[in-house]
Amino acid sequence: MIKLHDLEFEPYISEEEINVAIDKVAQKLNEDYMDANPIFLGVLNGSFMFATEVIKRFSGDCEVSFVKLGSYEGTRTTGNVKTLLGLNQSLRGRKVILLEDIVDTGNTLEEINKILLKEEVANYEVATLFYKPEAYKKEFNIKYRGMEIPNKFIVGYGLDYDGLGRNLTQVYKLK
Ligand SMILES: O=P(O)(O)OC[C@H]1O[C@H](OP(=O)(O)OP(=O)(O)O)[C@H](O)[C@@H]1O
Ligand code: HPA
Repeated sequence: MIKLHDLEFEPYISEEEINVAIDKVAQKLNEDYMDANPIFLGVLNGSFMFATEVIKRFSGDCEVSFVKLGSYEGTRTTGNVKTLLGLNQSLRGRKVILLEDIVDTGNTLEEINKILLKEEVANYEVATLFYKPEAYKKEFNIKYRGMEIPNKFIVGYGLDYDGLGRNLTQVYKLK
């Protein structure tokens, strides 16, 4: 058990399970994008560990870029997704793979959809390490899913509770 700020968390998903999930996603991305020179677009802060591991496993040519969006306070979304750092390069005509640590309500994804629609990308797909099907309320298809999890608040492997827990190499759930 660990304590972050005022809350206790218990071990939930091991490093081994996370690595299996990342291997699965990376293998599919290699199959689908090997000769496509895609741009991996990571969503900061949470995706930094997942993005690193996926990109390390990709064998074709690719480019890497990041945006930074935020909407969570404590264990809940405010519903107000703020773009804290936007795109710094044109994605026009490119094949984009969005890298997320987690798709929960889908609010963040909806905001990124708006950004990418304006960019006139050739196409884009989402690759996420964790996906909460019970919480996801949006239409956009999430093609690459590492692991489906119940609607519980988790920390570790990039995910935080009010800034803490991102450095944990396994995932914990709220006790
Ligand atoms: O599907 P949603 O309900 O929108 O949740 C998913 C988003 O929430 C987290 O980001 P957060 O806003 O906490 O910012 P952070 O990545 O800096 O922690 C996570 O990294 C996703 O981007
Ligand atoms: O379960 C979660 N944990 C941490 N951050 C999050 N952002 C969306 N869902 C989560």
